Amino acid sequence: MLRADDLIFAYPGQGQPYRFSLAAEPGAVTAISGSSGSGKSTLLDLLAGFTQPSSGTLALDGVDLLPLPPENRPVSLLLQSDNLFEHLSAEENVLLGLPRGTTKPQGKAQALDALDEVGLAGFAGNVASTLSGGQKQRVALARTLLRDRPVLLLDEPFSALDDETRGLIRVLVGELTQRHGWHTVLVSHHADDIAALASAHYRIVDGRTERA
Ligand SMILES: Nc1ncnc2c1ncn2[C@@H]1O[C@H](COP(=O)(O)OP(=O)(O)OP(=O)(O)O)[C@@H](O)[C@H]1O
Repeated sequence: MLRADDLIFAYPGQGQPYRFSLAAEPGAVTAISGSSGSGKSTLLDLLAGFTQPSSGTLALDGVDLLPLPPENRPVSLLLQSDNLFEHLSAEENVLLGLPRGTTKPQGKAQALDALDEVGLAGFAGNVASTLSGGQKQRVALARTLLRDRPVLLLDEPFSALDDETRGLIRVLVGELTQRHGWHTVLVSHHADDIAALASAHYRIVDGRTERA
């Protein structure tokens, strides 16, 4: 279980600080909603380690994450768009998720398996700039598979997609989360995404997380 308890954070000059708490189960999607500017991305930044709270606790299965810099946290982050290097192929983008110490042939096999798992078998050589929005998100998810980190943070990952693609990628996120036991934290202001995917839901209201 990923647990944040009373994470307190304020940007310089901000009056009332944020106070965030949440619990995210493995193999499940935990949704975060809130109005624009309510602090959703700020919460993800705290979970990812891009910002540090002034107090509070953050732990995965009892292990304190706060001392860890972002690159050492067991966390992957997927944004609305711009997750890929546009001039690299799908396979090269996926290989960026490869843990250090993996041999080249092992890495290639893993990348091809991951592309297969996200429904992109046969797309390994395609340059990212030539892929559709949905295909790009699939490549980014394949990279997450190689990285194999148990916490997946998603910041409005479906927003740039048309309705049909959105539904397909949503299903894929749900399947991957279950299959790999990820603690997936989804920021979305779309009620239908939350209803379709999330087993827990927090709203940010007046700078605080509330169980919805
Ligand atoms: N680096 C920063 N320095 C100062 N204030 C910031 C910084 N980043 C964000 N903020 C402010 O903090 C508040 C919360 O921003 P945040 O991006 O977390 O909101 P959000 O809920 O993700 O919004 P949106 O749905 O519009 O993406 C906003 O008022 C924003 O202007």
